Amino acid sequence: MGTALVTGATAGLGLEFVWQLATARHDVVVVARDADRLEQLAAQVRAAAGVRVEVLPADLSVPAELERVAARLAVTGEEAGDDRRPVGLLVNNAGFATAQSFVRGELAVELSALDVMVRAVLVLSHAAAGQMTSRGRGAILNVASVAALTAGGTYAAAKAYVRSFTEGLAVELRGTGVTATVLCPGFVHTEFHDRAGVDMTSVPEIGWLDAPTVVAEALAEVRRGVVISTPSVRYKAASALLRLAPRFAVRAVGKYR
Ligand SMILES: NC(=O)C1=CN([C@@H]2O[C@H](COP(=O)(O)OP(=O)(O)OC[C@H]3O[C@@H](n4cnc5c(N)ncnc54)[C@H](OP(=O)(O)O)[C@@H]3O)[C@@H](O)[C@H]2O)C=CC1
Ligand SMILES: N[C@@H](C=O)C(=O)O
Repeated sequence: MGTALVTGATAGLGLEFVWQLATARHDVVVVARDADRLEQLAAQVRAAAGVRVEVLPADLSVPAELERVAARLAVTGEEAGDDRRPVGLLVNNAGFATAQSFVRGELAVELSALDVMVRAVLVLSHAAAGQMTSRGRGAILNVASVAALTAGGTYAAAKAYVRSFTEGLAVELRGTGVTATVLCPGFVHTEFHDRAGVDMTSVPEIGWLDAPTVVAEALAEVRRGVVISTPSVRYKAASALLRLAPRFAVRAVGKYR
């Protein structure tokens, strides 16, 4: 039990995190841009799971809105006149595919990818780690991707940052009672590819993971204090190959998709 804050809670993996956490009796703070969708989710979760749900709409690419989420994470539960409970699990999940050529694409999209998938992860991890270490318990789960090991433009570079950053955070947090885990899935059936307008019809079903399994495995790994969580045997094998292969071979494959 305790309170979990999930970014990117309106769809895909984030939505699944919210449901699995709520049914395990966690209160949840749900963050995303679409306020209507968040309110609808909150009503459903309250009715079905009977837990507290706080709705915190925020565009994580906007510094002032990101700050509001960081301020929520900083709550320790000891502030006078504030009955909000401290967050014991942060899931930094929000993200999107850039799905464009870096050279010919829009610079604003590349910068927004960095803001949402790098800057927000850093800022929110900082706020959460400070509060959690002061209480001597908590967990941070950052969602990267198997793409972190590929040569796939700004998206892959952002995920490589998340993977490396989380490993470093896990080292720094040793002995504090707080853990850091990075989740590195392969393709998962969510809204991710449709939102980006990416045609994935050439990827066979064997290449796909489903959100309930990915999330259940990730939460189990968080409970065990695992640092790098790669769901499924096939993506564990693919990741091992990507780590062992010479980089020229990885580059030769080109973009991850
Ligand atoms: N699906 C896949 O194949 C894989 C996904 N991942 C990673 O998993 C994570 C979740 O993606 P997935 O569930 O698949 O994608 P979805 O498109 O299904 O969900 C993305 C979520 O992120 C939120 N979001 C996007 N941009 C912002 C923003 N600027 N501010 C706040 N919230 C935002 C969206 O909500 P809203 O629009 O309401 O803001 C939505 O809730 C991402 O980090 C992604 O990179 C990793 C590997 C594979
Ligand atoms: N694995 C996905 C996201 O990271 C993708 O690249 O489509």
